[in-house]
Amino acid sequence: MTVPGWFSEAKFGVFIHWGPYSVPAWAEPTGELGAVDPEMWFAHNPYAEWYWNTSQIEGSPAYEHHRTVHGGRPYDDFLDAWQAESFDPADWIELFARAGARYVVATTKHHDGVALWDAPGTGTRNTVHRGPHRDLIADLATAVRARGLRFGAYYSGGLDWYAGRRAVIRHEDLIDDYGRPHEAAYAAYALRQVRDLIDRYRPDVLWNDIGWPDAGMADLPDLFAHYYATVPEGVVNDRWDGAHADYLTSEYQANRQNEAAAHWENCRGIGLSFGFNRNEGPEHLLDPAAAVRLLVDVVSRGGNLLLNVGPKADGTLPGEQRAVLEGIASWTAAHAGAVYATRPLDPGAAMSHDGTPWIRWTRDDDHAYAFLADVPDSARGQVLLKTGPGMLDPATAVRLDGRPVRADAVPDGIVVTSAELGAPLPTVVRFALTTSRSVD
Ligand SMILES: C[C@@H]1N[C@H](CNC(=O)c2cc3ccccc3[nH]2)[C@@H](O)[C@H](O)[C@@H]1O
Repeated sequence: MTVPGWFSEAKFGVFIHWGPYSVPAWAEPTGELGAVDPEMWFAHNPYAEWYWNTSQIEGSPAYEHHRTVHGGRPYDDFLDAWQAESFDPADWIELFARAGARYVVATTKHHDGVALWDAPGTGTRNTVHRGPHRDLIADLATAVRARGLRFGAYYSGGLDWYAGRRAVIRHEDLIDDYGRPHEAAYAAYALRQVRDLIDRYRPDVLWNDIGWPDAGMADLPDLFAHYYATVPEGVVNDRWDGAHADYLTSEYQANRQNEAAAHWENCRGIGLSFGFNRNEGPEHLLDPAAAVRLLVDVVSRGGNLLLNVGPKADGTLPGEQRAVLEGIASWTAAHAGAVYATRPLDPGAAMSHDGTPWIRWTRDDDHAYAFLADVPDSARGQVLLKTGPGMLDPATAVRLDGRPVRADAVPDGIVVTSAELGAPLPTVVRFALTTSRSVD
């Protein structure tokens, strides 16, 4: 499993889930994938992009909502109601870039089968001919690349409730693998669309979801060969039913075991959903400090964070999601050097800590970076960093935000003394790695 340097150095990407589901923008903020009882998941799905499915499960709150608020109207009415009248891709991408994102992955076709480009086989059921009346993928790819970021394409190969089997998924145990379409006609349909995405937009990341139809598995070696020939620095994720993976993925708290891989990426929403969910309040969203600590934790373990935004149907980003990205941007402005072009510090050399204080580490060739947060008042601004003996030179300690810091060697590490280490936003202290010790 290898990836081009740009991907492993990128550390942070922004995911975009935008579609007809952004019109109702309605789900129950039940909980995080991996932490919700599977018995509950489908009828109380917190993923607002699953509205088509959830709203067809009799008795579910979404079913009632769709009946009472939307009169049980056909789902495709939402495609026509989706106007994107305020969509300004350059504004989105400027915010993502300021937040430190190095790549952007956008849904080109989600499980509802609605394409955000003039996809082959879709007739007029796409955003070029209906709703926004725009090639949203071209708009986004152009804006992303104009800002110097990489552009990735999300494609739901494993589920397509329109072109594939339409089984409403009520419960995992009752449906053979989600009611996924596996037949040859759908496989040819999906293959043609992914090849079209490659040829039109040359996505830097080919981000497939759910899996790939059984009848199409034999097509994949040629598809990947075509992809890499077209995009030599392209990267393919792991959701192709085992056919291939340049890196592994986890999602919220699901499949965290994949984070032991050499190259991996955790994806999640800023809240509990990928599509915008009007029912989410501050209590359901990461705040800026939590988002920064998630990014630091992922990077300290060698991964990338793909953090999702769910735009509104009008093309604006929800204010509370903008605020989180602004918060990440202001922290990243002073601390980028400790995040990008770094790698994990040998776990044996330093003790990260999930408790109080919160401690994480990264390193580059010459320095180690200690990320400190939640230092209790009782510690009077002191933190013991249990580093390997002689690993760091305490005399070289510098706080990246310029505030004063003192570091003293003690028998089992280094004691750092500095003000305001108790904040939720991490403080970063840089140390020179002594040449006397190889730490990995
Ligand atoms: C990004 C997210 N993916 C969901 C489907 N998830 C999976 O198919 C999946 C999760 C996962 C985690 C680790 C390894 C494989 C995985 N597949 C979709 O159902 C959601 O709507 C959203 O698009």
